[in-house]
Amino acid sequence: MLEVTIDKFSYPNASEILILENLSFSLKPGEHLAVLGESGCGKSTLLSIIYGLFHLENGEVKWNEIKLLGPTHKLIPGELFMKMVSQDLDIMPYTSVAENIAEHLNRLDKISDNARVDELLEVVELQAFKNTKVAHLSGGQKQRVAIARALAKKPEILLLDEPFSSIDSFLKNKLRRQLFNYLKKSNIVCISATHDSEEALAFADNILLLKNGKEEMYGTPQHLFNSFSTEYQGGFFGEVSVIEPKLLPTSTTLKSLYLLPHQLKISAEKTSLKVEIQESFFKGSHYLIIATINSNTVYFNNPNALVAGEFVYLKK
Ligand SMILES: Nc1ncnc2c1ncn2[C@@H]1O[C@H](COP(=O)(O)OP(=O)(O)OP(=O)(O)O)[C@@H](O)[C@H]1O
Repeated sequence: MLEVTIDKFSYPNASEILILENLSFSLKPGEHLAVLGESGCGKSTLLSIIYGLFHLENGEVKWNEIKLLGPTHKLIPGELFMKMVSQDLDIMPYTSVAENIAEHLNRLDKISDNARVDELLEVVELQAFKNTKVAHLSGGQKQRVAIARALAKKPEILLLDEPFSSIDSFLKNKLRRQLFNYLKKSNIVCISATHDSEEALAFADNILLLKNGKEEMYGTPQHLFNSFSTEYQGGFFGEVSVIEPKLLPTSTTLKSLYLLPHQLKISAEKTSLKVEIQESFFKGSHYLIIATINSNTVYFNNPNALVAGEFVYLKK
């Protein structure tokens, strides 16, 4: 089990600024935690601390009940059983994709090494590029080589910092399914830092939502999606309408309601939520409608585009 406790962390060159505070979570083999949060909230810092790149004075990282020694105790930071794929890709540009992966294998048995390279190429969908020089690959293909390299020696923990940022959305979905299934099947603990809530919702067992280095929400994807209660929290899942409770029949005691576009629809009867249509955006399966009430913006989904300037009534 991986256990992470960070009471507080500041970078040594800016010790007066707290970057992370009061974080505590654990992961069993095969579990996947997605760390979600706005730019600069501390996602990469958290991964780097777990990996052992920064000394953690106030807190600890334990793997199977043994405290991991940080960089002050180790000549080369990091642990053999843990790999991190960050935005600075650890790849060798002037050798082939297969060589890049094989470099991390034992290299005692050519046949089994070759089979392992093929297995990993399949996970990251790079079979066709096995003998291509890495320097000749696109940014997204290089990211996939870095993931395969990190997996080569079967780590027990894999840390992924925005691993799919350069990969097009068609391939991204397939790749994410393959990679996260592979990690689960291989009992590898995974922590991924991402801005992409779709990825966190679909593939993580738990999500840690950070704000200014602190835990904003923690729980299963279903829990986060169904119980957010601020604009920041909801904003990771879509456009948020902030609505006064008196405009909708509800039992909430909150000062405002925070609703995603799929939670509002047009009502054939009059309601207190009468909005003026501003714009319609085609989203493929529906239109996202932007409307206003007084000076507040309201977002809802509708099967058709609506005419700007018209008024409609909305309900939950
Ligand atoms: N080496 C460093 N020294 C001092 N401050 C740093 C250092 N690295 C990062 N920071 C600061 O720590 C904070 C958190 O940065 P971090 O990179 O962890 O955020 P992030 O959530 O991963 O952001 P992004 O999503 O943009 O990658 C930021 O305010 C950043 O400026």
